[in-house]
Amino acid sequence: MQNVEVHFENKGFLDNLLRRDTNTVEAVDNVSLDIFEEDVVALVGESGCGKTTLGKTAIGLQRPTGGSVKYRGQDIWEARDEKNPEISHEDIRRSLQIIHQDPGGSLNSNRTVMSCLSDPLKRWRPEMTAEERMNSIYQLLERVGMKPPEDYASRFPHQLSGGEKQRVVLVRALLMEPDLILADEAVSALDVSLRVEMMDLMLELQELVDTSFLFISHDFSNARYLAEKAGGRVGIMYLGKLVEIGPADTVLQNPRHPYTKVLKWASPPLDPELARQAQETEPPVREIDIPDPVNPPAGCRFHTRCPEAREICTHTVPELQESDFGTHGACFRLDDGHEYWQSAELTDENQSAETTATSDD
Ligand SMILES: Nc1ncnc2c1ncn2[C@@H]1O[C@H](COP(=O)(O)OP(=O)(O)OP(=O)(O)O)[C@@H](O)[C@H]1O
Repeated sequence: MQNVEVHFENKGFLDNLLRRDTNTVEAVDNVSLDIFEEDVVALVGESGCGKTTLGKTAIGLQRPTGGSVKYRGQDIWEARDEKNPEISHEDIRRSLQIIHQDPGGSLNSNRTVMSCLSDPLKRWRPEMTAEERMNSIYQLLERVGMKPPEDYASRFPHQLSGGEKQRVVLVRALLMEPDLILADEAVSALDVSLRVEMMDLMLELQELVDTSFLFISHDFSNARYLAEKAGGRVGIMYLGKLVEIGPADTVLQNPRHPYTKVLKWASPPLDPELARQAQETEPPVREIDIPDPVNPPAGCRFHTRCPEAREICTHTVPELQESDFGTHGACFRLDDGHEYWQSAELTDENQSAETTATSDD
């Protein structure tokens, strides 16, 4: 993804009728991200920061309003619109799969597991015989622990637990032999013990089918577990921007962006004593409220909440740059020679005057 931007114009029936101005939500703003083969990238951020929109854009389900999204060098949207693209849009769609948060909603309640799983195979792998289809389905069901597979294959979705439904959805994605699976809050609805099991399973199967994962979670601990275990990257999003990205363990041990420090503070360690100590410290943030994405703050979008913000942060947008730990962060503080260090510190008075300024100014 290169300089991807997704802006939604929210214009309702009444707005049209009364010729009122529309609200534009800047769900994703100028994000660039490469996902490699057998890669794992976990995107984390508060609700509404644009994770799902960015994920859907990555797999071609959301058309960006700016920038480009390429699959193996082929622009996804040009492939859809052009007559003879190098890689067909069909191939791209098959290679980029999704697992939703709500597995129940993505399985047809009137069809058996076998029927839910064989349909996409019939469409994408028409050369397979009925027997080959059945064998691959049984094999994968067994692989995700649904034994005996014949029993599970004949059940309807309501005869499965939440964890089992999520496994069926994972199998459905894997049957396509995808290059990338977008797992959007794929484990959030499961019990804590099942979450770890499901994440482990995803990583085990990753090796089997050589796929990559773009894992989305509002929960820092899940993202941390998955990305750390896979040796992948964690990307931190804030109000439509990617503010920090890098190897999971480095980002988590040495967060360089002030917002990553907030997320780390808000997700205490598993050790109850350390967790208690962490909760006794003040949150490293000035304002708890997240600004409105329709009217995001000018400059660095985090400046209204950032304890380190200076005057320059209120009007100049920091770009992602490499930190001394090899991660990338969008904060002036990563550059020792930046004019940020000469810029005036924000006091509560000038802060409240600045927060009225928006990116529309
Ligand atoms: N189709 C749409 N039309 C208008 N606004 C949208 C649309 N989809 C998302 N948005 C807005 O874009 C912003 C980002 O939404 P998105 O769902 O990507 O966030 P998120 O980080 O995935 O949130 P959550 O964790 O709650 O799912 C939100 O302000 C949301 O209201």
